[in-house]
Amino acid sequence: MAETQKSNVVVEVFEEEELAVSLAKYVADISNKFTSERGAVTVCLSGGSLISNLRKLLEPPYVDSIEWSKWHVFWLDERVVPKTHEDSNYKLAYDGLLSKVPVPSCNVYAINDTLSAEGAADDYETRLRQLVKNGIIASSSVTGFPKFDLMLLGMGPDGHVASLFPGHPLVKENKRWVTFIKDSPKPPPERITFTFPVINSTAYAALVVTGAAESVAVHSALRGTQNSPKLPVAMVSPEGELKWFLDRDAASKL
Ligand SMILES: O=C1O[C@H](COP(=O)(O)O)[C@@H](O)[C@H](O)[C@H]1O
Repeated sequence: MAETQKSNVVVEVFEEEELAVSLAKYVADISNKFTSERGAVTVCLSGGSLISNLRKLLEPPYVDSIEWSKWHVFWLDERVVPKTHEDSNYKLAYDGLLSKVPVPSCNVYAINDTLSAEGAADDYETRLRQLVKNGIIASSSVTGFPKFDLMLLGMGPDGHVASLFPGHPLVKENKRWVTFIKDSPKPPPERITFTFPVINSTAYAALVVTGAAESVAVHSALRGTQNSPKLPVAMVSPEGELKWFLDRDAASKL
């Protein structure tokens, strides 16, 4: 079942295995579009359940059709822990995806895990600015913020995306590209995160949401009235296209 909301937003509901196949096809198609058009594709990953939902990328025909050597991989958010730590979004993606495909290690932009939260956010933003100057990351002519080719977002049951949590002042940050949080309601408390102006400058965004625990936030984001408080997930409104990938449980309250 597919449903179109605003002209650039599509909501689709899948059976579990079907979701993973459709997501792999979506990622492969966008990857092929950008690698043939500009010789590179910038892909931003989240942590959490997203990585296992990307599992079909590791299987034919997707694994063979993608030009992995042209991937540049970033994180929408990261926990301020060593890269070997169980809470690290880098480790999750490395173990579940990146160690199994030939993305050059120099194209994998993990955070500097020797720095404080403030330092790591500053350092990541400085590296992004350099990559925009070098033309690896595009720049939005509309917003002036970096325009990544593809962002793959998950959502927590409270409606958070990246490390932007409901009611937290960081959701209003409109100058920084990357910022930090030291009081994340979900452990671990120290994280860095892309801000909404960066998220909303992307060319393509996928919101991949599975499980009944997420159904209330999904309903609020897609059916909420103007009077209901806006969850972070409802603030995802990219310049480009947004596609929701929902399983039946996550869509059960729609
Ligand atoms: O803490 C985080 O949570 C969200 C959602 O995770 P999920 O397991 O409910 O899908 C994730 O997107 C984010 O990257 C992560 O740091």
